[in-house]
Amino acid sequence: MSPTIVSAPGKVLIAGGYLVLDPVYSGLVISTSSRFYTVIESLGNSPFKVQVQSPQFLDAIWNYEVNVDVPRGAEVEQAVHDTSEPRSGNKFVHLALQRTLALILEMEDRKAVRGLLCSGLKITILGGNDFYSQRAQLAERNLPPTIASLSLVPEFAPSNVTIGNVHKTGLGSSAALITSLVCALLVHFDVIPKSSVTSSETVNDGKALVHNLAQYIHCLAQGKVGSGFDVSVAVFGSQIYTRFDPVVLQSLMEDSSLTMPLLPIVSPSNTSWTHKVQDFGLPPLTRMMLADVDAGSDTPSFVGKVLKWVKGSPDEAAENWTALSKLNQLLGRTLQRLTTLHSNDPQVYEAVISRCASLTHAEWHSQDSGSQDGAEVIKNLVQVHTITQDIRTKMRQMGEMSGTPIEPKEQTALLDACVSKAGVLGGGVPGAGGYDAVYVLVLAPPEAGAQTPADRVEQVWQGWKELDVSPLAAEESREKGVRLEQLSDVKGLKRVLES
Ligand SMILES: Nc1ncnc2c1ncn2[C@@H]1O[C@H](COP(=O)(O)OP(=O)(O)O)[C@@H](O)[C@H]1O
Ligand SMILES: C[C@@](O)(CCOP(=O)(O)OP(=O)(O)O)CC(=O)O
Repeated sequence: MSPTIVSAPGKVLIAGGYLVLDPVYSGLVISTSSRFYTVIESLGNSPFKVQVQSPQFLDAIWNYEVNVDVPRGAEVEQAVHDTSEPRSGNKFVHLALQRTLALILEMEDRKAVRGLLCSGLKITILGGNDFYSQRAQLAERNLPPTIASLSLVPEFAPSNVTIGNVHKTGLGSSAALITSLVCALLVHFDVIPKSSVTSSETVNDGKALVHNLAQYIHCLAQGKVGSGFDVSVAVFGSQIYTRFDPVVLQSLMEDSSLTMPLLPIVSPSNTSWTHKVQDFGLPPLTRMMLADVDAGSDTPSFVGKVLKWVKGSPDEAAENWTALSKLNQLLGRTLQRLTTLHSNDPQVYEAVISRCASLTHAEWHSQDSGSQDGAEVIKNLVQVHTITQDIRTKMRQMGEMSGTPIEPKEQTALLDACVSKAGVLGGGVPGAGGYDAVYVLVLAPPEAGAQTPADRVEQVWQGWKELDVSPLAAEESREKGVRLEQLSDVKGLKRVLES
Protein backbone atom coordinates (compact mmCIF):
# COMPACT_ATOMS: atom_id res chain seq x y z
CA MET A 1 0.00 0.00 0.00
CA SER A 2 1.42 3.39 -0.90
CA PRO A 3 1.93 5.79 2.01
CA THR A 4 -0.52 8.55 2.84
CA ILE A 5 1.32 11.86 2.57
CA VAL A 6 -0.21 15.21 3.46
CA SER A 7 1.54 18.58 3.63
CA ALA A 8 0.48 21.89 5.19
CA PRO A 9 2.10 25.30 4.64
CA GLY A 10 3.61 27.75 7.10
CA LYS A 11 2.32 31.31 7.57
CA VAL A 12 3.32 34.95 7.44
CA LEU A 13 0.89 37.45 8.95
CA ILE A 14 1.74 40.48 6.81
CA ALA A 15 -0.95 42.71 8.33
CA GLY A 16 -3.20 42.43 11.35
CA GLY A 17 -0.86 41.40 14.17
CA TYR A 18 -2.67 41.78 17.55
CA LEU A 19 -5.85 43.08 15.87
CA VAL A 20 -6.57 39.56 14.59
CA LEU A 21 -7.06 38.46 18.21
CA ASP A 22 -10.34 40.43 18.11
CA PRO A 23 -13.12 39.16 15.80
CA VAL A 24 -13.98 42.76 14.91
CA TYR A 25 -10.76 42.96 12.90
CA SER A 26 -9.03 40.65 10.47
CA GLY A 27 -5.54 39.63 9.39
CA LEU A 28 -3.88 39.30 6.00
CA VAL A 29 -2.00 36.04 6.06
CA ILE A 30 0.16 34.44 3.40
CA SER A 31 0.84 30.71 3.17
CA THR A 32 4.44 29.74 2.47
CA SER A 33 5.97 27.37 -0.05
CA SER A 34 7.77 25.78 2.91
CA ARG A 35 5.59 23.01 4.27
CA PHE A 36 5.30 20.36 6.96
CA TYR A 37 4.88 16.79 5.72
CA THR A 38 3.28 13.82 7.48
CA VAL A 39 3.89 10.39 5.98
CA ILE A 40 1.82 7.43 7.24
CA GLU A 41 3.00 3.90 6.40
CA SER A 42 2.50 0.45 7.85
CA LEU A 43 4.90 -0.32 10.71
CA GLY A 44 4.75 -4.02 9.81
CA ASN A 45 3.73 -6.77 12.20
CA SER A 46 3.29 -4.47 15.21
CA PRO A 47 -0.41 -4.56 15.96
CA PHE A 48 -1.80 -1.42 17.60
CA LYS A 49 1.60 0.22 17.83
CA VAL A 50 2.19 3.69 16.42
CA GLN A 51 5.72 4.95 15.98
CA VAL A 52 6.21 8.64 15.21
CA GLN A 53 9.59 10.00 14.20
CA SER A 54 11.05 13.37 13.26
CA PRO A 55 14.37 12.40 11.65
CA GLN A 56 15.59 16.00 11.53
CA PHE A 57 16.06 15.98 15.31
CA LEU A 58 17.93 14.11 18.01
CA ASP A 59 15.86 11.94 20.39
CA ALA A 60 12.79 12.35 18.24
CA ILE A 61 11.13 8.94 18.14
CA TRP A 62 7.91 8.52 20.07
CA ASN A 63 6.14 5.20 20.58
CA TYR A 64 2.48 4.74 21.33
CA GLU A 65 0.17 1.84 22.02
CA VAL A 66 -3.38 2.23 20.83
CA ASN A 67 -6.39 0.73 22.53
CA VAL A 68 -9.44 1.31 20.37
CA ASP A 69 -11.79 0.21 23.15
CA VAL A 70 -11.01 3.11 25.50
CA PRO A 71 -11.03 6.24 23.41
CA ARG A 72 -12.42 8.52 26.11
CA GLY A 73 -13.28 9.13 29.76
CA ALA A 74 -10.98 8.50 32.71
CA GLU A 75 -8.82 6.20 30.57
CA VAL A 76 -8.24 8.56 27.64
CA GLU A 77 -4.51 8.34 28.33
CA GLN A 78 -4.73 4.60 27.64
CA ALA A 79 -6.39 5.10 24.28
CA VAL A 80 -3.09 6.33 22.86
CA HIS A 81 -0.55 5.43 25.50
CA ASP A 82 2.87 7.04 25.32
CA THR A 83 5.43 4.24 25.74
CA SER A 84 8.44 6.26 24.57
CA GLU A 85 11.72 5.51 26.32
CA PRO A 86 13.19 7.66 27.76
CA ARG A 87 9.96 9.51 28.53
CA SER A 88 10.66 12.68 26.64
CA GLY A 89 7.25 12.95 25.05
CA ASN A 90 5.91 15.25 22.40
CA LYS A 91 2.71 16.80 23.69
CA PHE A 92 1.66 18.16 20.30
CA VAL A 93 2.05 14.80 18.55
CA HIS A 94 0.52 12.82 21.42
CA LEU A 95 -2.59 15.00 21.66
CA ALA A 96 -3.00 15.04 17.89
CA LEU A 97 -2.95 11.22 17.76
CA GLN A 98 -5.18 10.81 20.76
CA ARG A 99 -7.88 13.28 19.85
CA THR A 100 -7.91 12.46 16.14
CA LEU A 101 -8.24 8.77 16.91
CA ALA A 102 -11.13 9.55 19.29
CA LEU A 103 -12.92 11.38 16.46
CA ILE A 104 -12.15 8.58 13.99
CA LEU A 105 -13.73 6.07 16.39
CA GLU A 106 -16.83 8.25 16.66
CA MET A 107 -17.19 8.42 12.91
CA GLU A 108 -15.96 5.08 11.61
CA ASP A 109 -16.73 1.45 12.12
CA ARG A 110 -14.51 0.10 14.92
CA LYS A 111 -13.72 -3.03 12.94
CA ALA A 112 -12.41 -1.02 10.01
CA VAL A 113 -10.23 1.05 12.36
CA ARG A 114 -8.83 -2.14 13.92
CA GLY A 115 -8.10 -3.42 10.42
CA LEU A 116 -5.99 -0.37 9.61
CA LEU A 117 -4.12 -0.61 12.91
CA CYS A 118 -3.47 -4.36 12.86
CA SER A 119 0.03 -4.05 11.46
CA GLY A 120 0.78 -0.78 13.26
CA LEU A 121 1.53 2.66 11.86
CA LYS A 122 4.81 4.37 11.16
CA ILE A 123 4.42 8.13 10.98
CA THR A 124 7.22 10.39 9.80
CA ILE A 125 7.05 14.13 10.34
CA LEU A 126 9.25 16.49 8.37
CA GLY A 127 9.40 20.27 8.32
CA GLY A 128 10.81 22.23 5.37
CA ASN A 129 14.23 23.70 6.22
CA ASP A 130 12.79 27.23 6.40
CA PHE A 131 10.92 26.43 9.62
CA TYR A 132 14.27 26.25 11.40
CA SER A 133 17.27 28.56 11.18
CA GLN A 134 19.82 27.27 8.65
CA ARG A 135 22.69 29.43 9.94
CA ALA A 136 24.59 26.41 11.30
CA GLN A 137 24.12 24.42 8.07
CA LEU A 138 25.37 27.35 5.98
CA ALA A 139 28.34 27.96 8.26
CA GLU A 140 29.24 24.26 8.21
CA ARG A 141 29.40 24.40 4.41
CA ASN A 142 31.19 27.74 4.38
CA LEU A 143 28.31 29.30 2.45
CA PRO A 144 27.20 32.95 2.66
CA PRO A 145 23.63 33.59 3.87
CA THR A 146 21.90 33.83 0.48
CA ILE A 147 18.85 32.20 -1.08
CA ALA A 148 21.15 30.49 -3.60
CA SER A 149 23.16 28.95 -0.73
CA LEU A 150 19.97 27.63 0.88
CA SER A 151 19.27 25.57 -2.22
CA LEU A 152 22.58 23.75 -1.58
CA VAL A 153 21.46 22.54 1.85
CA PRO A 154 19.78 19.11 1.48
CA GLU A 155 16.01 19.06 1.95
CA PHE A 156 14.89 18.27 5.51
CA ALA A 157 18.46 18.74 6.73
CA PRO A 158 19.32 17.21 10.11
CA SER A 159 19.53 19.91 12.76
CA ASN A 160 21.86 18.02 15.16
CA VAL A 161 19.79 19.27 18.13
CA THR A 162 16.62 18.21 19.95
CA ILE A 163 13.31 19.84 18.99
CA GLY A 164 13.33 21.81 22.21
CA ASN A 165 16.67 23.42 21.33
CA VAL A 166 16.07 24.29 17.69
CA HIS A 167 15.97 27.94 16.60
CA LYS A 168 12.58 28.43 14.90
CA THR A 169 12.05 31.10 12.27
CA GLY A 170 8.41 31.93 13.08
CA LEU A 171 6.63 30.20 10.19
CA GLY A 172 4.39 28.38 12.68
CA SER A 173 5.85 24.89 12.98
CA SER A 174 3.33 23.53 15.47
CA ALA A 175 0.26 24.66 13.50
CA ALA A 176 1.59 23.25 10.22
CA LEU A 177 2.67 20.04 11.98
CA ILE A 178 -0.71 19.48 13.66
CA THR A 179 -2.64 20.32 10.50
CA SER A 180 -0.64 17.93 8.31
CA LEU A 181 -0.81 15.16 10.93
CA VAL A 182 -4.55 15.53 11.60
CA CYS A 183 -5.37 15.70 7.89
CA ALA A 184 -3.15 12.72 7.05
CA LEU A 185 -4.86 10.61 9.75
CA LEU A 186 -8.36 11.62 8.62
CA VAL A 187 -7.49 10.70 5.03
CA HIS A 188 -5.72 7.47 6.01
CA PHE A 189 -8.73 6.27 8.04
CA ASP A 190 -11.13 7.35 5.28
CA VAL A 191 -12.97 9.87 7.45
CA ILE A 192 -12.63 12.48 4.73
CA PRO A 193 -12.31 11.69 1.03
CA LYS A 194 -9.00 12.38 -0.70
CA SER A 195 -10.97 14.50 -3.15
CA SER A 196 -11.77 17.05 -0.43
CA VAL A 197 -8.02 17.65 -0.04
CA THR A 198 -7.16 17.62 -3.74
CA SER A 199 -10.11 19.88 -4.59
CA SER A 200 -9.32 23.43 -5.67
CA GLU A 201 -12.11 24.78 -3.45
CA THR A 202 -10.76 26.93 -0.64
CA VAL A 203 -13.31 25.58 1.82
CA ASN A 204 -15.28 22.31 1.78
CA ASP A 205 -16.59 19.93 4.46
CA GLY A 206 -13.45 17.79 4.54
CA LYS A 207 -11.14 20.77 5.02
CA ALA A 208 -13.55 22.34 7.50
CA LEU A 209 -13.38 19.19 9.66
CA VAL A 210 -9.57 19.25 9.49
CA HIS A 211 -9.63 22.93 10.46
CA ASN A 212 -11.96 22.56 13.44
CA LEU A 213 -10.17 19.51 14.82
CA ALA A 214 -6.66 20.94 14.25
CA GLN A 215 -7.70 24.25 15.80
CA TYR A 216 -8.97 22.39 18.90
CA ILE A 217 -5.85 20.21 19.23
CA HIS A 218 -3.50 23.16 18.70
CA CYS A 219 -5.27 25.15 21.41
CA LEU A 220 -5.19 22.16 23.76
CA ALA A 221 -1.45 21.59 23.15
CA GLN A 222 -0.66 25.29 23.61
CA GLY A 223 -2.88 25.48 26.68
CA LYS A 224 -4.74 28.51 25.36
CA VAL A 225 -7.12 29.60 22.63
CA GLY A 226 -5.19 31.99 20.35
CA SER A 227 -6.48 33.73 17.25
CA GLY A 228 -5.90 30.58 15.18
CA PHE A 229 -4.74 32.30 11.99
CA ASP A 230 -1.79 29.91 11.75
CA VAL A 231 -3.97 26.78 11.68
CA SER A 232 -6.45 28.42 9.31
CA VAL A 233 -3.74 29.25 6.76
CA ALA A 234 -2.23 25.76 7.12
CA VAL A 235 -5.63 24.32 6.12
CA PHE A 236 -7.00 26.84 3.61
CA GLY A 237 -3.95 28.74 2.29
CA SER A 238 -3.42 32.53 1.93
CA GLN A 239 -6.46 34.39 3.19
CA ILE A 240 -8.00 37.32 4.97
CA TYR A 241 -8.76 35.72 8.33
CA THR A 242 -11.30 36.72 10.93
CA ARG A 243 -11.06 34.72 14.11
CA PHE A 244 -13.64 32.37 15.66
CA ASP A 245 -15.37 33.08 18.94
CA PRO A 246 -13.37 31.02 21.50
CA VAL A 247 -16.62 29.99 23.17
CA VAL A 248 -16.96 27.18 20.58
CA LEU A 249 -14.03 25.36 22.23
CA GLN A 250 -14.73 26.24 25.85
CA SER A 251 -16.43 23.00 26.91
CA LEU A 252 -13.81 20.82 25.18
CA MET A 253 -10.91 22.84 26.60
CA GLU A 254 -12.31 22.20 30.08
CA ASP A 255 -12.88 18.49 29.40
CA SER A 256 -9.28 17.30 29.75
CA SER A 257 -10.15 13.61 29.99
CA LEU A 258 -12.48 13.81 27.02
CA THR A 259 -15.78 12.63 28.37
CA MET A 260 -17.76 14.45 25.66
CA PRO A 261 -18.04 13.37 22.04
CA LEU A 262 -15.95 15.51 19.70
CA LEU A 263 -18.04 15.43 16.56
CA PRO A 264 -20.87 17.74 17.68
CA ILE A 265 -18.25 20.43 18.27
CA VAL A 266 -15.76 19.90 15.46
CA SER A 267 -18.39 19.11 12.85
CA PRO A 268 -18.42 21.43 9.80
CA SER A 269 -22.13 21.89 10.42
CA ASN A 270 -21.58 23.39 13.90
CA THR A 271 -22.59 27.02 13.38
CA SER A 272 -20.73 28.12 16.53
CA TRP A 273 -17.56 28.21 14.42
CA THR A 274 -17.66 31.89 13.49
CA HIS A 275 -14.30 32.35 11.75
CA LYS A 276 -14.28 33.82 8.24
CA VAL A 277 -11.87 32.78 5.52
CA GLN A 278 -11.71 35.10 2.56
CA ASP A 279 -9.69 33.89 -0.39
CA PHE A 280 -6.57 35.97 -0.94
CA GLY A 281 -3.28 35.88 -2.79
CA LEU A 282 -0.46 38.23 -3.69
CA PRO A 283 -0.81 39.78 -7.15
CA PRO A 284 0.90 38.16 -10.16
CA LEU A 285 4.54 39.11 -10.80
CA THR A 286 5.13 40.04 -7.18
CA ARG A 287 7.05 38.03 -4.63
CA MET A 288 7.23 37.86 -0.86
CA MET A 289 10.74 37.62 0.58
CA LEU A 290 11.48 36.63 4.16
CA ALA A 291 14.45 36.90 6.44
CA ASP A 292 15.19 35.43 9.80
CA VAL A 293 16.78 38.27 11.73
CA ASP A 294 17.92 37.26 15.18
CA ALA A 295 16.97 35.08 18.14
CA GLY A 296 13.15 34.84 18.18
CA SER A 297 11.28 37.24 20.45
CA ASP A 298 8.89 36.08 23.11
CA THR A 299 5.49 36.68 21.48
CA PRO A 300 3.39 35.74 24.54
CA SER A 301 5.01 38.53 26.54
CA PHE A 302 4.42 40.97 23.65
CA VAL A 303 0.77 39.95 23.42
CA GLY A 304 0.33 40.31 27.18
CA LYS A 305 1.80 43.81 27.16
CA VAL A 306 -0.22 44.98 24.18
CA LEU A 307 -3.47 43.63 25.59
CA LYS A 308 -2.71 45.29 28.93
CA TRP A 309 -2.27 48.60 27.10
CA VAL A 310 -5.57 48.07 25.22
CA LYS A 311 -7.32 47.56 28.55
CA GLY A 312 -5.57 50.42 30.33
CA SER A 313 -5.77 53.03 27.54
CA PRO A 314 -8.91 52.08 25.62
CA ASP A 315 -9.32 55.38 23.75
CA GLU A 316 -5.73 55.58 22.60
CA ALA A 317 -5.81 51.91 21.58
CA ALA A 318 -9.13 52.22 19.74
CA GLU A 319 -7.80 55.12 17.71
CA ASN A 320 -4.65 53.21 16.77
CA TRP A 321 -6.48 49.95 15.99
CA THR A 322 -9.22 51.66 13.96
CA ALA A 323 -6.60 53.38 11.82
CA LEU A 324 -4.60 50.15 11.46
CA SER A 325 -7.68 48.17 10.57
CA LYS A 326 -8.57 50.63 7.79
CA LEU A 327 -5.04 50.40 6.41
CA ASN A 328 -4.97 46.60 6.64
CA GLN A 329 -8.25 46.34 4.74
CA LEU A 330 -7.07 48.83 2.17
CA LEU A 331 -3.88 46.84 1.67
CA GLY A 332 -5.94 43.70 1.03
CA ARG A 333 -8.19 45.50 -1.45
CA THR A 334 -5.30 47.18 -3.28
CA LEU A 335 -3.43 43.89 -3.71
CA GLN A 336 -6.64 42.27 -4.93
CA ARG A 337 -7.21 45.17 -7.32
CA LEU A 338 -3.78 44.53 -8.83
CA THR A 339 -4.75 40.89 -9.41
CA THR A 340 -7.91 42.07 -11.19
CA LEU A 341 -5.92 44.53 -13.31
CA HIS A 342 -3.66 41.65 -14.33
CA SER A 343 -6.62 39.51 -15.43
CA ASN A 344 -8.15 42.46 -17.33
CA ASP A 345 -5.04 43.00 -19.40
CA PRO A 346 -2.00 40.81 -18.63
CA GLN A 347 0.17 42.51 -21.25
CA VAL A 348 -0.31 46.05 -19.97
CA TYR A 349 0.17 44.82 -16.39
CA GLU A 350 3.37 42.98 -17.25
CA ALA A 351 4.80 45.95 -19.13
CA VAL A 352 4.22 48.25 -16.15
CA ILE A 353 5.71 45.77 -13.67
CA SER A 354 8.76 45.32 -15.92
CA ARG A 355 9.38 49.07 -16.09
CA CYS A 356 8.74 49.74 -12.42
CA ALA A 357 11.04 46.88 -11.39
CA SER A 358 14.07 49.00 -12.23
CA LEU A 359 12.75 52.20 -10.65
CA THR A 360 12.25 53.21 -7.02
CA HIS A 361 8.71 53.81 -5.75
CA ALA A 362 9.35 57.57 -5.89
CA GLU A 363 9.96 57.28 -9.64
CA TRP A 364 6.88 55.14 -10.40
CA HIS A 365 4.60 58.20 -10.49
CA SER A 366 6.52 59.83 -13.28
CA GLN A 367 6.26 56.79 -15.53
CA ASP A 368 4.55 57.10 -18.85
CA SER A 369 1.91 54.45 -18.28
CA GLY A 370 1.03 54.11 -21.95
CA SER A 371 -2.71 53.71 -21.27
CA GLN A 372 -5.41 54.27 -18.73
CA ASP A 373 -5.12 50.66 -17.54
CA GLY A 374 -1.35 51.11 -17.19
CA ALA A 375 -1.90 54.27 -15.12
CA GLU A 376 -4.25 52.31 -12.88
CA VAL A 377 -1.60 49.63 -12.29
CA ILE A 378 0.97 52.29 -11.36
CA LYS A 379 -1.52 54.03 -9.04
CA ASN A 380 -2.13 50.78 -7.17
CA LEU A 381 1.59 49.93 -6.93
CA VAL A 382 2.23 53.36 -5.41
CA GLN A 383 -0.67 52.77 -3.04
CA VAL A 384 0.72 49.44 -1.82
CA HIS A 385 3.95 51.23 -1.01
CA THR A 386 2.19 54.06 0.84
CA ILE A 387 -0.13 51.74 2.78
CA THR A 388 2.63 49.36 3.90
CA GLN A 389 4.66 52.36 5.10
CA ASP A 390 1.61 53.74 6.97
CA ILE A 391 0.99 50.34 8.56
CA ARG A 392 4.59 50.32 9.80
CA THR A 393 4.13 53.79 11.30
CA LYS A 394 0.98 52.70 13.15
CA MET A 395 2.63 49.45 14.33
CA ARG A 396 5.57 51.47 15.68
CA GLN A 397 3.10 53.76 17.46
CA MET A 398 1.39 50.73 19.00
CA GLY A 399 4.81 49.55 20.14
CA GLU A 400 5.70 52.91 21.70
CA MET A 401 2.35 53.29 23.46
CA SER A 402 2.37 49.76 24.86
CA GLY A 403 6.08 49.67 25.68
CA THR A 404 6.68 46.76 23.28
CA PRO A 405 9.41 46.73 20.59
CA ILE A 406 7.01 45.78 17.76
CA GLU A 407 9.19 47.44 15.13
CA PRO A 408 12.40 48.19 17.03
CA LYS A 409 14.67 50.88 15.58
CA GLU A 410 17.15 48.31 14.30
CA GLN A 411 14.37 46.74 12.23
CA THR A 412 13.22 50.18 11.07
CA ALA A 413 16.67 50.90 9.66
CA LEU A 414 16.79 47.53 7.89
CA LEU A 415 13.29 47.87 6.42
CA ASP A 416 13.90 51.48 5.32
CA ALA A 417 16.99 50.33 3.45
CA CYS A 418 15.01 47.54 1.72
CA VAL A 419 11.99 49.61 0.67
CA SER A 420 14.15 52.38 -0.78
CA LYS A 421 15.48 50.00 -3.46
CA ALA A 422 14.20 49.90 -7.04
CA GLY A 423 11.29 47.54 -7.59
CA VAL A 424 10.43 47.13 -3.91
CA LEU A 425 6.74 47.50 -3.02
CA GLY A 426 6.98 47.49 0.75
CA GLY A 427 7.73 45.46 3.81
CA GLY A 428 7.29 45.14 7.53
CA VAL A 429 7.65 43.02 10.62
CA PRO A 430 5.35 39.98 10.37
CA GLY A 431 2.99 38.80 13.10
CA ALA A 432 3.70 40.17 16.52
CA GLY A 433 6.88 41.90 15.27
CA GLY A 434 10.02 42.18 17.35
CA TYR A 435 13.54 41.36 16.31
CA ASP A 436 12.95 37.96 14.76
CA ALA A 437 11.92 38.50 11.13
CA VAL A 438 11.12 40.86 8.26
CA TYR A 439 9.09 40.42 5.12
CA VAL A 440 9.54 42.40 1.91
CA LEU A 441 7.25 42.51 -1.15
CA VAL A 442 9.06 42.97 -4.44
CA LEU A 443 8.14 43.15 -8.10
CA ALA A 444 9.11 40.01 -9.97
CA PRO A 445 8.86 40.64 -13.73
CA PRO A 446 9.29 37.60 -16.00
CA GLU A 447 12.35 39.08 -17.64
CA ALA A 448 14.36 41.30 -15.38
CA GLY A 449 17.62 42.98 -16.29
CA ALA A 450 20.95 42.13 -14.76
CA GLN A 451 19.64 42.74 -11.27
CA THR A 452 16.15 41.89 -10.00
CA PRO A 453 14.45 43.71 -7.12
CA ALA A 454 14.92 40.48 -5.09
CA ASP A 455 18.68 40.64 -5.80
CA ARG A 456 18.80 44.20 -4.50
CA VAL A 457 17.02 43.23 -1.28
CA GLU A 458 19.36 40.27 -0.79
CA GLN A 459 22.30 42.61 -1.24
CA VAL A 460 20.99 44.85 1.53
CA TRP A 461 20.56 41.81 3.80
CA GLN A 462 24.01 40.43 3.03
CA GLY A 463 25.77 43.72 3.70
CA TRP A 464 23.81 44.54 6.86
CA LYS A 465 26.11 44.83 9.85
CA GLU A 466 23.81 45.97 12.65
CA LEU A 467 21.71 42.79 12.66
CA ASP A 468 22.41 39.21 11.63
CA VAL A 469 20.06 38.81 8.63
CA SER A 470 19.63 35.38 7.07
CA PRO A 471 17.17 34.91 4.19
CA LEU A 472 14.58 32.14 4.02
CA ALA A 473 13.96 30.40 0.70
CA ALA A 474 10.16 30.48 1.13
CA GLU A 475 7.87 32.41 -1.17
CA GLU A 476 4.10 32.44 -1.21
CA SER A 477 2.43 29.07 -1.78
CA ARG A 478 -0.26 29.83 -4.32
CA GLU A 479 -1.89 26.50 -3.56
CA LYS A 480 -4.80 26.16 -1.25
CA GLY A 481 -3.43 25.02 2.10
CA VAL A 482 -3.34 21.29 2.86
CA ARG A 483 -2.16 19.14 -0.02
CA LEU A 484 -2.14 15.43 -0.74
CA GLU A 485 1.35 14.49 -1.95
CA GLN A 486 2.92 11.75 -4.04
CA LEU A 487 6.25 10.47 -2.70
CA SER A 488 8.06 11.12 -5.99
CA ASP A 489 6.85 14.74 -6.18
CA VAL A 490 8.42 15.92 -2.93
CA LYS A 491 12.11 16.56 -3.44
CA GLY A 492 14.28 14.78 -0.88
CA LEU A 493 11.43 12.92 0.80
CA LYS A 494 12.23 9.44 -0.54
CA ARG A 495 15.88 9.82 0.48
CA VAL A 496 14.97 10.80 4.05
CA LEU A 497 12.40 8.01 4.39
CA GLU A 498 14.87 5.40 3.17
CA SER A 499 17.82 6.54 5.26
N1 LIG B 1 9.47 18.51 13.22
C1 LIG B 1 8.71 18.33 14.30
N2 LIG B 1 8.35 17.09 14.69
C2 LIG B 1 7.59 16.87 15.76
N3 LIG B 1 7.11 17.87 16.52
C3 LIG B 1 7.41 19.13 16.19
C4 LIG B 1 8.22 19.43 15.06
N4 LIG B 1 8.36 20.78 14.98
C5 LIG B 1 7.64 21.29 16.02
N5 LIG B 1 7.07 20.30 16.75
C6 LIG B 1 6.21 20.42 17.93
O1 LIG B 1 5.78 21.76 18.05
C7 LIG B 1 6.27 22.32 19.29
C8 LIG B 1 6.67 23.78 19.05
O2 LIG B 1 5.54 24.54 19.17
P1 LIG B 1 5.60 26.13 19.43
O3 LIG B 1 6.59 26.41 20.51
O4 LIG B 1 4.19 26.57 19.57
O5 LIG B 1 6.27 26.60 18.08
P2 LIG B 1 5.75 27.42 16.85
O6 LIG B 1 5.74 28.84 17.29
O7 LIG B 1 6.78 27.15 15.76
O8 LIG B 1 4.43 26.90 16.46
C9 LIG B 1 7.45 21.44 19.65
O9 LIG B 1 7.69 21.44 21.04
C10 LIG B 1 7.00 20.07 19.17
O10 LIG B 1 6.13 19.48 20.11
C1 LIG C 1 0.16 38.84 18.04
C2 LIG C 1 -0.62 37.85 17.20
O1 LIG C 1 -1.69 38.52 16.58
C3 LIG C 1 0.20 37.30 16.08
C4 LIG C 1 1.38 36.48 16.45
O2 LIG C 1 1.89 36.11 15.23
P1 LIG C 1 3.30 35.54 14.97
O3 LIG C 1 3.38 35.30 13.49
O4 LIG C 1 4.34 36.40 15.57
O5 LIG C 1 3.13 34.14 15.67
P2 LIG C 1 4.00 33.18 16.56
O6 LIG C 1 5.36 33.13 15.91
O7 LIG C 1 3.23 31.88 16.43
O8 LIG C 1 3.98 33.74 17.92
C5 LIG C 1 -1.13 36.74 18.12
C6 LIG C 1 -2.15 35.82 17.47
O9 LIG C 1 -2.82 36.20 16.52
O10 LIG C 1 -2.31 34.68 17.96
